[in-house]
Amino acid sequence: MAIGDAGGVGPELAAKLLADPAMADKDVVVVGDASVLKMGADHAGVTLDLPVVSADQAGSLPPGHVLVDLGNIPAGTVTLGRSSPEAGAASLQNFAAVLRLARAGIADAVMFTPFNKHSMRLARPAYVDEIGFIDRVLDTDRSGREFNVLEEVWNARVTSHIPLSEVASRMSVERILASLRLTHETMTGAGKPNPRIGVAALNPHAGDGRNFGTEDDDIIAPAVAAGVAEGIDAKGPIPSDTVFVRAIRGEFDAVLTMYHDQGQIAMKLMGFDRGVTLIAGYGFPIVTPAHGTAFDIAGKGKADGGATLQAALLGARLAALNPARDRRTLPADWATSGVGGAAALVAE
Ligand SMILES: NC(=O)C1=CN([C@@H]2O[C@H](COP(=O)(O)OP(=O)(O)OC[C@H]3O[C@@H](n4cnc5c(N)ncnc54)[C@H](O)[C@@H]3O)[C@@H](O)[C@H]2O)C=CC1
Ligand SMILES: NCC(=O)COP(=O)(O)O
Repeated sequence: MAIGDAGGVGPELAAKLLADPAMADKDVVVVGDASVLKMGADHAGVTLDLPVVSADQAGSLPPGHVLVDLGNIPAGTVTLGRSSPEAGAASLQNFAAVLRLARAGIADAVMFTPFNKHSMRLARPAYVDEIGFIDRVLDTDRSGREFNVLEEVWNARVTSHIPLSEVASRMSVERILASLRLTHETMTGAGKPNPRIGVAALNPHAGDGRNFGTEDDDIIAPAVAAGVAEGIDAKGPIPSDTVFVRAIRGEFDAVLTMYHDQGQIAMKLMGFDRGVTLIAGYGFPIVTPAHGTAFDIAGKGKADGGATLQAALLGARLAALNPARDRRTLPADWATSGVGGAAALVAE
């Protein structure tokens, strides 16, 4: 688990999670600054007692909970409730390190408490969100996709962190078909085989006979037909004001939306305190609560830990389906390939 943005609720949520009895039997490698985790524990009102190892310590990690202290953002320098390049750089270092633990087969799943994308961008202007950074750290061009997960329904999206004004121009049959395939594969791999996917329309009333836009007829409908021809159980375009209603009535296991908030609003209304974001496509699950850094309540001990716990449990459940090979032994070149390499990536 990477500790999220030090100025937000991430440290508090990480501490709360570690103190949760539901995590007592889980092996958790926490990566971040020890003083920030202590600050989070103080905010959360919990006491943590876990072994601390330094970043360049090769060898075996103890079972249970352990903190890898990167010493990258002393708590005394943190301004709560504000984005900063320092917090962004530390977040990216923490994230790169846990990604490399997973790539090395040491961790089965990756989790992070909320990052702040503005902080991250202040530190690394090249990346607008986590996806490009994951590709860089893992040397892939997989461009994984984000899912929002509630037990009763999953939400995948065709476009994500882009301006709303660009959504229509970024839609294509190929892109929607790729999202359908990844939704089908990811949910099947997660123990929900052959998911029934409702595909949201872009325009009001799915265009209403081309009255309100042509994308539903010209792009979404052919993409759904192509998915169905491949054996994917997809239906749409379905007017987006009712597609989630139909899902929670039991018609769909997942909804594919065209843009970020088309799904997020529905999902957060249904389960703000238990929503999980799953980033799929990298061979191991990457999970985080669906809510963000909550700068307005950072440091106040008010952050609800429900979504963070659900993220951890989902990560553990998915990881159990595909366990890592070489658990808990750091690679010999960890100092340079692991955290050292991660720090260099952030500085480059
Ligand atoms: N898991 C992650 O890494 C996520 C990161 N973000 C990032 O977080 C930053 C802030 O995003 P916003 O849109 O402002 O959303 P936000 O989720 O941080 O805050 C929205 C509202 O929800 C409340 N809230 C959030 N989490 C809460 C919790 N655990 N308990 C009680 N109340 C909570 C906040 O106090 C605020 O009023 C952005 O940089 C965004 O990119 C957003 C979503 C997920
Ligand atoms: N990429 C994780 C994350 O930030 C999830 O939140 P969202 O911005 O996609 O809503």
